Amino acid sequence: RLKAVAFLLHRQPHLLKTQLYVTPLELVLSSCGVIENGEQRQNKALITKMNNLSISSPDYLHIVNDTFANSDCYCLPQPPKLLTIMDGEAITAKRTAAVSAISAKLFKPALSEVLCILGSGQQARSHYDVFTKLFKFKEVRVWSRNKEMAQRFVNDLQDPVTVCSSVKEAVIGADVIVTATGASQPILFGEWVKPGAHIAAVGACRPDWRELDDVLMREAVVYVDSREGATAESGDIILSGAEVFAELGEVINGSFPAQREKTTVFKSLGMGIQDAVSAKLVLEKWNSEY
Ligand SMILES: NC(=O)C1=CN([C@@H]2O[C@H](COP(=O)(O)OP(=O)(O)OC[C@H]3O[C@@H](n4cnc5c(N)ncnc54)[C@H](O)[C@@H]3O)[C@@H](O)[C@H]2O)C=CC1
Ligand SMILES: O=C([O-])C1=[NH+]CCC1
Repeated sequence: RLKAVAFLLHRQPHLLKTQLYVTPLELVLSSCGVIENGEQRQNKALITKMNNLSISSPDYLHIVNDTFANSDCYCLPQPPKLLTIMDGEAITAKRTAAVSAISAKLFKPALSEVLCILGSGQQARSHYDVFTKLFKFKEVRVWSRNKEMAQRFVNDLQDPVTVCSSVKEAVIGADVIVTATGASQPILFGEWVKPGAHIAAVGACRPDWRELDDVLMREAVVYVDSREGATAESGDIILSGAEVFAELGEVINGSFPAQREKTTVFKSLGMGIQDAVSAKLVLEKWNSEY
């Protein structure tokens, strides 16, 4: 399987996740990226991540394999050496929140006073950490389908956060909304969303799963991390028929505008390259310190 992935990576630097339905896990996603140094394409590494999404607490594993020297050869020139195994869960939490924060920086209303987080798991926590570190909000609200978990989430924090009893109560008037739940049906409805708000939609990463309703998806300007990923993996996009306006990267490089005066949705699916770059940074820091 690694050989097949390596073959594909030689052909195509950005790969969609491979989705395998394996009993009893149901779903394993494998996300891949490649790191290379310099024009000679030496010192390349292949990164794979395996996620199990079907159980309440997903398991993640990063494997970084070392040095595929010959870029024109589609079979491995030598058996790959296992370079390292990393904690994929920690990296995934941080890198996903970091990408959402870029979307918020580009698309949130100029005056953003209220942050609302739906969900109280790993992603909810990493998004809380990054968003409150980078932006100043007057009020932060959290909703979780399990109110005790929401309360536990809030108890761990230094700053005051309001626990809401319903999604509607949590989102009314919010300027920035993060959806980070395991929902498979819409929980956030367009009729509740303040015009001009920004939604970072992190959950519902399967083609038949939803977090946002059709009204919101069709009325908002929709940005994605990867068009290819979004049209293959996102139920919110596929099932609503919403049009993707631009990729985040296309806004950053100036090809498409950030329509921050409109209601915006950033539909995040996660990309292998985000894992590859994060794994590289972690490894470099480790090597420089130990
Ligand atoms: N876009 C991306 O790059 C990534 C997306 N994800 C997705 O983000 C979501 C959250 O992931 P984690 O925080 O790691 O999971 P977690 O298991 O730590 O937290 C899940 C949260 O969703 C809630 N929840 C579960 N089922 C629900 C339902 N039917 N309705 C409403 N709430 C429900 C739980 O109570 C909990 O608060 C998942 O859908 C996961 O697949 C995860 C990693 C990366
Ligand atoms: O990129 C990723 O790690 C994931 N995307 C959807 C769930 C996990």
